Amino acid sequence: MTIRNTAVLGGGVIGAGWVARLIENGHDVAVFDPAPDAQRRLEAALANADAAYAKLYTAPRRPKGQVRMAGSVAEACAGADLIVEAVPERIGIKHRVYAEAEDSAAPDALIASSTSGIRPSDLQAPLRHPERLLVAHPFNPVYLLPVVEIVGGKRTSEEAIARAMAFYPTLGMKPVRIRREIEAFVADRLLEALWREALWLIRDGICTTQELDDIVRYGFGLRWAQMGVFDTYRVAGGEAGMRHFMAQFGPCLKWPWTRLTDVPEFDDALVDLIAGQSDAQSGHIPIRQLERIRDDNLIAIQKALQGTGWGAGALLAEHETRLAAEAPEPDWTGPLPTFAIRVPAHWLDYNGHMTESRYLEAFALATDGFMRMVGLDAEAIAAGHSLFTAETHIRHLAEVSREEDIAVTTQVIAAQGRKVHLWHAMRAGERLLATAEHLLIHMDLRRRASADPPPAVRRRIDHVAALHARLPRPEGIGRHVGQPKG
Ligand SMILES: NC(=O)C1=CN([C@@H]2O[C@H](COP(=O)(O)OP(=O)(O)OC[C@H]3O[C@@H](n4cnc5c(N)ncnc54)[C@H](O)[C@@H]3O)[C@@H](O)[C@H]2O)C=CC1
Ligand SMILES: C[N+](C)(C)CC(=O)CC(=O)[O-]
Repeated sequence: MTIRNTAVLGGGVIGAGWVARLIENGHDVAVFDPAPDAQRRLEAALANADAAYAKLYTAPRRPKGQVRMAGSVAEACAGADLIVEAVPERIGIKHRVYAEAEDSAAPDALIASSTSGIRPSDLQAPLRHPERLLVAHPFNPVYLLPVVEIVGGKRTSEEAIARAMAFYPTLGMKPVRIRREIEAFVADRLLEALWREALWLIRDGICTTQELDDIVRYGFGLRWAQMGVFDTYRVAGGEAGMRHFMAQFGPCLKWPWTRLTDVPEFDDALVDLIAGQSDAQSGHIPIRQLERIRDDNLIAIQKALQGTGWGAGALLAEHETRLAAEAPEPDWTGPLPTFAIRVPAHWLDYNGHMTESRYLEAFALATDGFMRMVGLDAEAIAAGHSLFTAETHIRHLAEVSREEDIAVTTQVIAAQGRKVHLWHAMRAGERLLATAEHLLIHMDLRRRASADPPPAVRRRIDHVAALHARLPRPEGIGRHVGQPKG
């Protein structure tokens, strides 16, 4: 059964993240949260998520789904194909919302709990249809971090697991099925081990919260973001790899390096110590702003990894390819909408505006958009057909600032034989910011030589070139550097 309508129960940190990811991918969502300020918090979180997606995706985004605030759990769940539970981490509250959900939901609607560590067998115990409940444990911010741990309980059906495993990739996520249910699954076991050790280090005055965070973010956090634990240690073993690493560091496990199973006394003194240091570290930055800083950094990291085709970046590339393939046919008669983005933080320079290399990146991505439209998509490139750029002329006409929504349209000036002459115009609303004139040559990637485009691509290029021949010639075409304005 396809998942279309969804319900999210609990609109807090995690529920709001789910709502953002669902509507971004075209699903309608009914949200129930009894808190009086729930809608305000949800809207603030959705605004941050929307800003993040506008910077993350350069492929055309899906038409957004609708959000509706429901008056009760039962009302939210009526007609839902997927019920996302994100209520507080208390089994009693979770059981109460499931009972109410089952009163109105179809018996085969999936129930996906966001629990951080409660076993799905315990969650599904009182359900009338326990086979449809599983854990889909996400990570904060749900709208940007792709991984989701999928955990079935004793009574979860394989069909429910299979539906979940098929569904989350459509949201751009990476579901990882946990082979056997245990409390806290995989990630929170790892995170808690680190957190417990961190609490000891602060309590014992070995370092402050700031120093500990610096050690993570200037060091092994960067390794983890792209290689995880085991590939990192494989490389750390040098040419001899993992066996050498284990031989060298295995014995240290018996040395008193960690206090892992010990828990520090979680008293007021410890809370005051940690909270005080944390306030000194970041108390001057409001939480929503800290969230935006975190999001900008997560976007920059994932975009960098997209460039290397690795890990979360490879997944992002895959999702963007899917989004591009779904994009509706453009109106071929006018300049084509080939690229749009909200200018992300990592596109700025020391002058406080978009740096020059990003103009070329935006125009290059617009060329990619044009290529997809005429059939030179990922499949055609894999078959050896592509365009190479032979010449480029960019004009920078106005400043482009951070968070500005920019869009590029593309006009075909000429297309003869193996050559395609394009004119890109970058605008913010009606304001013209920059133009680019490109000459591209169709190539056979296997021979690394120019070649005629395949017939289907030829037909599309000729069709659009004929339509665009009726458009006025853009102002500024054919200019050379230093030419007086006129
Ligand atoms: N915050 C985090 O870092 C992560 C949390 N989780 C899990 O997600 C779940 C939700 O956690 P958060 O979003 O962090 O908590 P939260 O406290 O931010 O949000 C919980 C929301 O549930 C609402 N709520 C309370 N009773 C309700 C009811 N009967 N029906 C509907 N809504 C109700 C509250 O008003 C609140 O808005 C928990 O199971 C948690 O373990 C999972 C991954 C990460
Ligand atoms: C702290 N936490 C247990 C709620 C964390 C998670 O469950 C995952 C995350 O986002 O770190």
